[in-house]
Amino acid sequence: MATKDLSQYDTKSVPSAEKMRFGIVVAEWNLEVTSALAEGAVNTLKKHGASDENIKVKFVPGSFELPLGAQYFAEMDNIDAVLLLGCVIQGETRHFDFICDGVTKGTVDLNLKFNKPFVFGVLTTNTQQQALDRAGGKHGNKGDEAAVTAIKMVDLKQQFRKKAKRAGF
Ligand SMILES: Nc1c(NC[C@H](O)[C@H](O)[C@H](O)CO)[nH]c(=O)[nH]c1=O
Ligand SMILES: CC(=O)[C@@H](O)COP(=O)(O)O
Repeated sequence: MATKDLSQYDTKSVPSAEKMRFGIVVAEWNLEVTSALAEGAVNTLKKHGASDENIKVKFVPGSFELPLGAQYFAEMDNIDAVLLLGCVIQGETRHFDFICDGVTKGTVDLNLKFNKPFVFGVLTTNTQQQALDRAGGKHGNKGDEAAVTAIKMVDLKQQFRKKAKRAGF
């Protein structure tokens, strides 16, 4: 099955991020990969109108800590969405499975707990090359995808809020 190019999208379908405020939590594990994800995410957010002062980046030790780092953003900052960026690469043991499971479930829980977008920008690969291919390589940059997702979900929430206000809720 052909792998989707993570950086290919219809730019016209992406709303303006001008007034949106983003937190980005980045795992330090596999930093060559995760820093490339963060660069792609920041560049894409700015490409669609987000300002430097509305994009805050923080680092955590590993992907397992991404949900807690994201929760700190949600609880201590006036943020519209949080991007969780990490790279988990299969090693010799089942540790990979538990990290991926933990960050995935933690991210889902945050979306529902805070009723705002927490975007899963975590690469879960068999090899480092697969990760590099998805962090600005031949398959694009998952950071770009995470940024577009965050913008669209913030806009969707704003649409529902406007509709509810018009209806008097
Ligand atoms: N092996 C990888 C890790 N491992 C570290 C965990 O994420 C966590 O920091 C540790 O278990 C302490 O709680 N993290 C990654 O992001 N990527 C890996 O490939
Ligand atoms: C995903 C991991 O934790 C992994 O990189 C650690 O490697 P190993 O499973 O060989 O201990």
